[in-house]
Amino acid sequence: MDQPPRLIPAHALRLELALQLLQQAGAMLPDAEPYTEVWLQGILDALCDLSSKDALTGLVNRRSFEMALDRELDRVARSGEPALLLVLDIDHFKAINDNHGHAAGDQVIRAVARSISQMVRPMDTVARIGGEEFAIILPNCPTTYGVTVAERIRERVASLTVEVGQAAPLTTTISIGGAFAPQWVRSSALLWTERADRQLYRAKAEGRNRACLESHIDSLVSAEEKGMLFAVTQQDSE
Ligand SMILES: Nc1nc2c(ncn2[C@@H]2O[C@H](COP(=O)(O)OP(=O)(O)OP(=O)(O)O)[C@@H](O)[C@H]2O)c(=O)[nH]1
Repeated sequence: MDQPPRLIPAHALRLELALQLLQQAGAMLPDAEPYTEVWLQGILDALCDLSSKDALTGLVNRRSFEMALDRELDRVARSGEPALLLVLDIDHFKAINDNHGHAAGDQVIRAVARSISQMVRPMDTVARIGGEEFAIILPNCPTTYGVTVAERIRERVASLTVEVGQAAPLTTTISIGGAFAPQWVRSSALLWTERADRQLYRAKAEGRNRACLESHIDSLVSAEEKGMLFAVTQQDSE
């Protein structure tokens, strides 16, 4: 017969390193009696936050973003709801660092992150996926709405002013690439990201401070994605 799981007293947990990490990260520690249930839950929540959020902006980090992308692809394949992926990159960001210093660059990244977050719905996932690169997953986003939302974000960032020390406030722009997940098709995170990246590349090449979205979604289902659909159908019928 199976033995019941052996429960250990909370004090037996070795949490020194975890607490040290949270303190170094400036995380809020739970305001409760140490080793009580509430306190332990607070520590676990804080550790989850630390491993899923970007330290500079507080946005979702790359690892969490990739998990969210997989979840969304799964949902789109099952429900057929349209989902949009936007990738956003600050234009000529190197010049901001070079002319105003790395700390000013960091302030610009934080301000852009805040602006982007203010322009989307709570159900959307906003992530920092690289130095000056962000991504947004917009579930259940009507295809006719894609350009509108991308343009709204682009305009908001273009109107932003960032105070950095004594110098005149900085302004900046972003380029945006976007692609809808192919509906009813089991695509891969890599293919979806590559599509959005291609549009970002186009936005940069066409002069920056613009949003380019993939058009004709259905016709752009790649041979690889069709193959994936076929594989799923075959599996299901076995
Ligand atoms: N301040 C700051 N700079 C960063 C960070 N991460 C990356 N960078 C810098 O971001 C710059 C990115 O420059 P590039 O990739 O050349 O792109 P860009 O100058 O934005 O040019 P385009 O994207 O082509 O418009 C590099 O100078 C990196 O050192 C960060 O966390 N903070």
